This record gives sequence, structure tokens and C-alpha cells, in this order.
Amino acid sequence: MTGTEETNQANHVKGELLHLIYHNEESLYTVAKIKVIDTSLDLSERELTVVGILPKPDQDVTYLFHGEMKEHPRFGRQFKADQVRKEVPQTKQGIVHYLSSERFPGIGLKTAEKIVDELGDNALSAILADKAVLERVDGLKQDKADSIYKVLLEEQGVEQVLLKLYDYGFGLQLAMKVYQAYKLDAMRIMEENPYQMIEDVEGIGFAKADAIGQHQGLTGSHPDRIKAAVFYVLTEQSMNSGHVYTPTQNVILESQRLLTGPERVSEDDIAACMIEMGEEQKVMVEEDRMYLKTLYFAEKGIVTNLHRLISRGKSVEEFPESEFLKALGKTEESLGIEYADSQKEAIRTALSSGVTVLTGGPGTGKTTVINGLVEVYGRLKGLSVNPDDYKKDAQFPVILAAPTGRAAKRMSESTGLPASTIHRLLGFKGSQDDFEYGEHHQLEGSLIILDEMSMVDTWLCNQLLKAVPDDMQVLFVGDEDQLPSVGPGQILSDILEAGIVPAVQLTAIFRQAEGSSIITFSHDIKEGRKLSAEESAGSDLRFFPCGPLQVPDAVRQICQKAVERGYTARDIQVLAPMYRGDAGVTALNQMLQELFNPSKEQKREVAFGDVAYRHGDMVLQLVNNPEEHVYNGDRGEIVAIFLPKETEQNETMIVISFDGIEVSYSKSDLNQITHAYCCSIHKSQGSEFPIVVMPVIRNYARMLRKNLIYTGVTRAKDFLLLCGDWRALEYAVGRDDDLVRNTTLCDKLKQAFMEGTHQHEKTGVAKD
Ligand SMILES: Nc1ncnc2c1ncn2[C@@H]1O[C@H](COP(=O)(O)OP(=O)(O)OP(=O)(O)O)[C@@H](O)[C@H]1O
Repeated sequence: MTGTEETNQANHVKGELLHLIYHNEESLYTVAKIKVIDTSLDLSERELTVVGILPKPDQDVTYLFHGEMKEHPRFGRQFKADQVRKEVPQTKQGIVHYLSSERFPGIGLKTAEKIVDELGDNALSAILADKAVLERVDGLKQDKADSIYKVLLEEQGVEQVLLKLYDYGFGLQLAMKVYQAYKLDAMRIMEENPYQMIEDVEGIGFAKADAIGQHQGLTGSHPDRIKAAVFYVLTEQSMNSGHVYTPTQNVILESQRLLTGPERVSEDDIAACMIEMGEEQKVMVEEDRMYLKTLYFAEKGIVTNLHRLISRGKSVEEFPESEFLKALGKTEESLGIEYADSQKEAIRTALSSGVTVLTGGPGTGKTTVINGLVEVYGRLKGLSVNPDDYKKDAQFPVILAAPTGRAAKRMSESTGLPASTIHRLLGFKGSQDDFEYGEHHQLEGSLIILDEMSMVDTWLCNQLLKAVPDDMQVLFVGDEDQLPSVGPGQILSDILEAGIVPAVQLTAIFRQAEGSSIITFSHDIKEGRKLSAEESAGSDLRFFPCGPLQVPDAVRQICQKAVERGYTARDIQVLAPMYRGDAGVTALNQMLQELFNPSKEQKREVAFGDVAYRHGDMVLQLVNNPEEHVYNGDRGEIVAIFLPKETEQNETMIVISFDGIEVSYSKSDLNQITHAYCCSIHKSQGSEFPIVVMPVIRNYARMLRKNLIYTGVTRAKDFLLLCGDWRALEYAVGRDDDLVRNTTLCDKLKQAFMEGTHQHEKTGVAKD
């Protein structure tokens, strides 16, 4: 429940700080009690709580807040500020008081008076405009004058930046973000190159930066303006649509759409700027394609490294067939399984190649092959594949990794071997490109197996391959029919399509033998077969028809039934394709929290924006936190909430357990998590759940696609409970042709290998 609005945005409150209740240095979330001096509100009280993203308020300063009055469900009436400005002292007395305050060390009452006597009521702006005016103050030493100017600049810096940004129509929160990104440089950057903010400040798009640009005279076809639009289009295409490059003609058209204004910006002008950007190497242009620089080089890096790793495949140790069969037989015996021909082929290929790809849908035996490969590998190489045999310093020869924490955990559970996220394996240090392992510090080991490769994007794949040494064999495992990676590229399908790597596809379904309708249903979707609600149903798959408005109720009832049968929130995952709407992730999460973890008098909770986090809530991590070994997509449970008086830091702390790893969050860190009862299908990739509940309705239309439904359905291990409109499901499964991403990996791989072969032929190496 959010508070009710009482007044409109135009209200203001002028006041002085009484005391600071809360201020977070990083997020700037502030709660302060103020003494009201003046207000446009009809207020009886003379004290008021003000909340907002604010610079830390000082004592003895008058602030003017703009915003609205809100009724907080727990804390009562509060003024929510979305603009703040410090009232610069205007009177002689006010300025003397200000200059002689503790902020200006070494300036006493006398000196302050002298300054004001000399410079008048405008003293502060006069000093800021030109610090040399202080030379006119009799007896004021240079170091004092310098210090006054410096403090004033710092004090007024935030104000000036904020004021300027308010003029451009920025809200307080975004204005503070700009200030935090640049501090006192903000004014300079805004004046010199406001478009820089698009890259540096989250939340600033082209239109916002352009509003400032217009004030600086960067109008119409100014090259800086056009280049910013081009760069913005290119970034959006990569980040939102997953393209590695954008056709130049599309860049021109999309940029033209952004560059609105009285003067039409011509295609020629845009094209000329694009050529310049290419020459300046700000972006990469190749034929009629334009790339972000990092993506161009990442793709290139993948080609180079795959070429390196595959070419040395000829030197991979070969084993006579008889030895292989013997090792395989022993493995089959110890695992109690008889491998199918395609599975045997997968193991044999992975053993004899530098790089191999193994694909297959759910239940086709990918994990079973990984297990077999590790064991056969150990037998043939005479190595132990028991991690207990490797003490501290000895490197276990087989590396297992996956893109998400959940997928890595699943891999580890199903193989009994250590597995980690790819980020952790590569020693990710928290910012893009900052990895411990790479070209100059490569991984140790002789075989690396990477699961869920369909989720790996172009940047991460490049970083990974750089870190693989020449003598390490690589097995990529994945299901190419799932959703592609969140980041740009479609690594797995491009590598497969290039046909330069031995690939084994598993198609026979083994889990079907155990009577799983989920598996059959998944494969029906994958193959595009006609789906029927009645025929698809089974003991582990049910469909509950309902209209869009009934979705929340249907989901609640399904979950309620599961709870009655002894399942808990940990076993049940509701999946929805979008966040907004009554049947979206946000609304369903609120409803499910009340079902699974309702508020109780004794149960602690912390309010954060419109949601409350309660003791016992299931939550989802939204960002990588390598220091704590918690990654985007990990699920955890709130196991403790401490009140400020119970913590050393004197602030509310929330402890979340991620499968035993306990991480503490302060209130401002809570933007790193969300409730996990319902999550998007994209976020569920790489995870499996005993029960999946998935509504499918026409309202999701824009999102409905075959690979989305397929990914959602294949998350269910024991039960898949669908609800909604069967026709919407059929519609989705029929849509699979418009999601191609623009990449050049496949072509460049083919080209590199053809050139490589020619060179070998020329030098006569190819024949051996
Ligand atoms: N050759 C085989 N003979 C008998 N059972 C098999 C064989 N291969 C796999 N299975 C069984 O089929 C089931 C699915 O296998 P596995 O878990 O390896 O598939 P998967 O492709 O990894 O599936 P998912 O992607 O859903 O995890 C398991 O119970 C496994 O024991």
C-alpha cells in the first residue's frame, strides 16, 4: 500500500534541520526532521519529517524543499521532497553567521564582518564569481582567502549543479546522480559535453542530455549532437535487443528519429558523423555494419581464441578405441548406466577434440554425459577425479562452470564435483573488464566443461576463452532452443552454425521413460508440434483455464493447494514474462508474499519504497556481488532483521542466506534484491524448481515467443502447472522467427577457419 497524495507537486516547505534521522552516504536516501519556517501547505505542526534523495543537510542552513505531502502507512505524515535548494544567506547578519560557522575553519566573527562590510550583501556570489575580490578585505591572508573560496565552492557546488539541472527539468534523484558521478566537475561537463552523461550516468538517455545540449547551443546538426544520438542508438540496440552490430542504415534512421527539433537533420549529416566516429575509433564500422567497440573486439577475440584452441586440437592426446571402450565400460559399470550411441559419441568427441559442443533438450542426458566424460577422462589419463584426493595446492584437473549461481550449484549437485559461476572462476572484480584471469593469467587444469552456454554473452565468452590455456580441452554444453543471453550475442547458436567445432546433439529423451509429461511437452514445443491441453496433461502437468483478470486468483489457488500438500515457497516458482500489470511479476509477488509469508505482529519487516521485506521472505539477487560470492539471479531467504539499536553501524540490517552464504544488507542496499516468489522467465534461466506455476495469457502478447515458453516450461522438475489461455500458449509457440540477433560471429568463424585451412594447405601442414 502506498500513501495517499494530499497535494500537488507545487508545494514547498522552507525549514531548518532539527535532526538528521537517517542519511546514506551512497544512495543519499535521507530522512530529516525540520523546523518549518514557511510553507505553502496548510500545516498545523511546526515540525515535519522530510524524506528524499538529498545531499546531507547541515545545521543552521535554511532549505527550500519542493514536493508533496504523503501519508506513510507506518511513519505517518511526511513531506516527500523532489527538489531541494539551500537558501544562500541574503542578509548581512545571515552571511556573517554563515562565514563564521564551523564550516569555515579559522574565520571568526570579526573577519566575517570585515568581509561583509567590504563586499556587501552579495559577498558570497561575488567570491564564487571571482575569488580575487577577497584581496580587498583588509588583513585577510592568502591561505584564509583560498580556504574560504574552496569551502564555498564545495558547499555551493551541489546547489549550483542541482539548480542548473532543475532548470533543465531534471528531478532531484537524477540530478543527485549527476552530481555523484562528477561532483564539482558536473558543471564543466554539462557545459562542455552534456552528452557524456548518457554514458556515465544511469537513467540519462539521449532526450535528457539533449535538453542540456540545446541550452549550450548544440542544436540541429551539430556534430556532437548527432554523434551522441548515433552512439545512443547503437548502445540501445546492443543492450536492449542483444545485437552485436546494427546495420548502418538502421543507425541512420533511428538516429534521425531521435534528433527531433525545428531543423531536420539530414541522412547525409548523420552518415558523415558516423564516418568520423569510425575514423576516431569511437565505434567500429565494417562494410555496412556498425559495432560498439567493445563488442567488435570481443567477437574478434572469440574468433581468435576459438581458432587457437581448435587448431591445436590436432595435438590432443589420442587413445586407441580399445582403451576408450574399456574405460567407458568401467564407467558404465560404476555409474550403473548403459550409454546410448549418441551419448558415447559425445564422450568420445569431447575427449579427442580441442573444443566440443554438446546440445540437447531437457532429459536427453547432458548431465549424464558430463558425468561419464569426467570419469572416462580420469581413467584414460590415469588421474583421480575425486576432489578429496587434491589437497590445498594441487589443482583439480577438471573445471566445471556455469553462468549463474543456481546453474553452477545444480551442476555441482548432479556431478558431485566442485562447480562455480564463470564470473567467479575468472576472478571477476566487480566492474566490467576487471577479471583476474585472462590472456596474461590463464586458468589451470586440463579440461573445462561449461554448462548453460546459451546464457553466455559475447563479452563473457571472450573473457572466458582468453583465459583458457592452449592445453586445456573445452566442452560447451547447452540447449540452443532456450532464450538467448541477456547481454548481446548468440554465442552457442553461432558456434554451432559456423560448423567449425565438432558438435553432438542429443535428441533421444531418457527421462520420458519415467513418465514425464513435462519433458514430452517441452519437446513438442521445441519441435513446433500441435499442442493440445488434454493430450499434454499428465500426472506432472496440468492446465487451468482462466481469463486474464482471474490470473492472480488462479495462481494463488494453485500455490495454496501446493502448500496444503506440504510444499513450501522454496519448492514453488511462479514465472511470468513481464513485470507490469495484474498478471505481472510485481503484482504477483505482492500477492504471493501475503500467501507465503504474511505479516504478523512479532515478525520483523523493513519498508523499502512500496514493498516490505519480512523475516522469512524469499528474495532474488539482482546484481553481481563478487565480494560476497552472490550473483545476479541467486535466490535467498531473509533470515534476520536487526534494528538500528542492535547493530554497530546503528542502522537497520537485513541478513539474507543464499544457500548458507549469509550476506548483510543495509536499507539502501535493498535495491539489489526483489521478492522471488514470482520472477521473470528471463531471470529463471539456468535454474530448475520442483514446481513451476506459469500463467500464459494474451495480455503478455508482446513477449509471447516460442523460446520464452520453452525456457519457462523446462524450468519445472516435478510439476508444471499452467493457467490462462491455451490459445495464447499456441500463439507463442508459433512465434519463433523474428528474434534473430545481428552478429557476425558465425561468418567470422567460418572465414577464419577457411583462411587457416588455406594457410595450412599452402605450407603443407593440413595433410598430417
Ligand atoms: N543412457 C541412459 N540410460 C538410462 N537413463 C539415462 C541415460 N541417459 C540419461 N538417463 C537418465 O535420464 C534422466 C535425464 O538425464 P540428464 O539429467 O543427464 O539429462 P539432461 O539433459 O542433463 O537434463 P536437464 O537439462 O533437464 O537437466 C536422468 O534420470 C538420467 O539418469
